[in-house]
Amino acid sequence: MVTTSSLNLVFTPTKPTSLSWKHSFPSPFTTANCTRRQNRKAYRFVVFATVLADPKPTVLVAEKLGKAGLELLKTFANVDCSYNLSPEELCTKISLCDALIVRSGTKVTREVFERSGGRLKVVGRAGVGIDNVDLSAATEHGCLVVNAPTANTIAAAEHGIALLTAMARNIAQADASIKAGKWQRSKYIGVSLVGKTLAVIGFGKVGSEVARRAKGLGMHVIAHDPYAPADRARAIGVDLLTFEEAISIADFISLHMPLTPATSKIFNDQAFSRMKKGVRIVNVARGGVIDEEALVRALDSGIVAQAALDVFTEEPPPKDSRLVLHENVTVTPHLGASTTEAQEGVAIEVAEAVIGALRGELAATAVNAPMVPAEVLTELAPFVTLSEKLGRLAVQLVAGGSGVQSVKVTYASARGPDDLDTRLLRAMITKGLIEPITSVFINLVNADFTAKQRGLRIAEERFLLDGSPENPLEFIQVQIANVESKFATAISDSGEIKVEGRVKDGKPHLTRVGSFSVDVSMEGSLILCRQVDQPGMIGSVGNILGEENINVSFMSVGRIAPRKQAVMIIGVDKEPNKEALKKIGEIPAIEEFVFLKL
Ligand SMILES: NC(=O)C1=CN([C@@H]2O[C@H](COP(=O)(O)OP(=O)(O)OC[C@H]3O[C@@H](n4cnc5c(N)ncnc54)[C@H](O)[C@@H]3O)[C@@H](O)[C@H]2O)C=CC1
Ligand SMILES: O=C(O)C(=O)COP(=O)(O)O
Repeated sequence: MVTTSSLNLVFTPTKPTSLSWKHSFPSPFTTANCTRRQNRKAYRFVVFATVLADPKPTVLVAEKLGKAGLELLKTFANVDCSYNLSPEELCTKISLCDALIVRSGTKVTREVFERSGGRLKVVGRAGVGIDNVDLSAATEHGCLVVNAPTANTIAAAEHGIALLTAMARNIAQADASIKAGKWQRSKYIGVSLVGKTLAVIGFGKVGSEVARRAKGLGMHVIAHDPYAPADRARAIGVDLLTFEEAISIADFISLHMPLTPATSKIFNDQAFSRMKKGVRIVNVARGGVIDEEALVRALDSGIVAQAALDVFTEEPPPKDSRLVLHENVTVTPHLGASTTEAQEGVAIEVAEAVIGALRGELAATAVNAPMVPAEVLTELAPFVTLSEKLGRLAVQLVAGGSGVQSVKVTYASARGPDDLDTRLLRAMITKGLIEPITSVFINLVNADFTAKQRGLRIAEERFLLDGSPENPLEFIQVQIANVESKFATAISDSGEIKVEGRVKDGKPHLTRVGSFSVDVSMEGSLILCRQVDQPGMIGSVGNILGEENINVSFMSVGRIAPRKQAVMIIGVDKEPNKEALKKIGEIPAIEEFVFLKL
């Protein structure tokens, strides 16, 4: 398909595919995915070709971003800094933007993706939490979401420790009291931290830095995180416990998990009832992990002696919020990431990721595409091109293409299944299969989703070869079952449309059509003919094309046996007109033929 927008991340059928890298987690986006962020540096993530007609894309920066990040963006894009947009204003602007950068204050809803009209290709979150971005909608629209996962870790951890110590010593309350003209030394007696047990819930980047610092304060630190590796906890001297164990023995609890369906309101009446009376809670994660009404009840009953909160279910919270106004609660307005250093860091981190994604280059912080290690991607690059072309070719052989439902892909390789990551290849085959017959564009972000939505089942099979596993793949075969073909020769003995390809000298080659072995470079467009094998055929077809001024890039003939049937494949630089195709069809020895665009 060809798009009309000035910038798109869509593959056009005639342009070679280029790769950009992104990282993210496979859909659906479960909490388990979060642990994988720790490995980000080791990964690169693949997205898709970027075709830039307008040399400068437009990036909408919807919340305040550090200067260095803005400067970086301006070297590459038109940057529109429009803060405090209403949801409607954002939806109106978005159709003019190729990328959007937000912090936690902007809700990037399904409507934003819908109203972008397909132009929005990257959402950059200048921070960690992506709970304000509708990831499913982003994925469905093939829009990459990148974040800045590392630059604010220390700031958030330091803020957690600041709240912990300030809460234990009533700093905020005492400060307000003295400014109100009072001197209340006995009212603000605090509690000591040394020797107390701190439960860190969510032992990721921020949680583990909080743990490290709390140990320095002489606290006994335990943690709960279903996905954290035990050796990382052990290395810091922290015991990993179940949720119930951790919350029931803690004197202090500090929250550092993401807000997901699994963690939403995980701190509820039931959880509070299991805690030690007089427990103190710090929340620098997300307001939504606490049932705020239940926390007010727990504070009123004395189960929770104090809470220090940086985040709220609704931000800003209502002015009359009982929780915020509670005398035993200390609050800050979502300041965890708000240090000069962290803001400069996240701005650069997100700007680099957004620019990388728009350029179709490598980026390292995607959150909604499968992770593919960088070295694997480099190795697979020629097979990526081959995969898309095989899918594109196979679907054009189907009579009335849209009935394709069952596809089998066979990867022939000397590598064991664990040594061959085929997700990228499958995505590209999907792209090749779907794009010629729809107006949908496919990339690594939305390939699986789109296939599923269209009822397209892609079964993958490995064909283990003997020999050296140096080459990742020997050949790839794509078979489409239960369909008629407009080129009957493409139907294999077992009744499916079958095409097979290999990489030769770094270039994709078509090496089998149905039961016929062939060998042609997969470039430009192809005319496939089945004919009676007899002299003069190449000349006859060549003459017709020559008369129409169509350049033939190559010809190849595959035959069963001399003077029997043969398949002739002709590569052409442009599509022959109807008249020329008709004349080819009228050559007596030609039994059938088809024109295919790669
Ligand atoms: N207040 C602020 O300004 C800031 C808030 N944050 C928030 O802090 C949170 C953590 O950030 P990072 O440590 O950078 O992320 P991270 O992804 O490194 O760590 C999150 C950890 O939570 C764990 N987790 C997931 N589900 C869990 C569950 N049900 N119970 C316990 N643990 C669970 C994950 O396994 C992971 O180890 C995020 O929600 C982020 O949005 C981060 C930075 C600043
Ligand atoms: O990085 C995060 O998850 C944060 O919560 C920081 O939010 P902010 O960018 O300060 O709105």
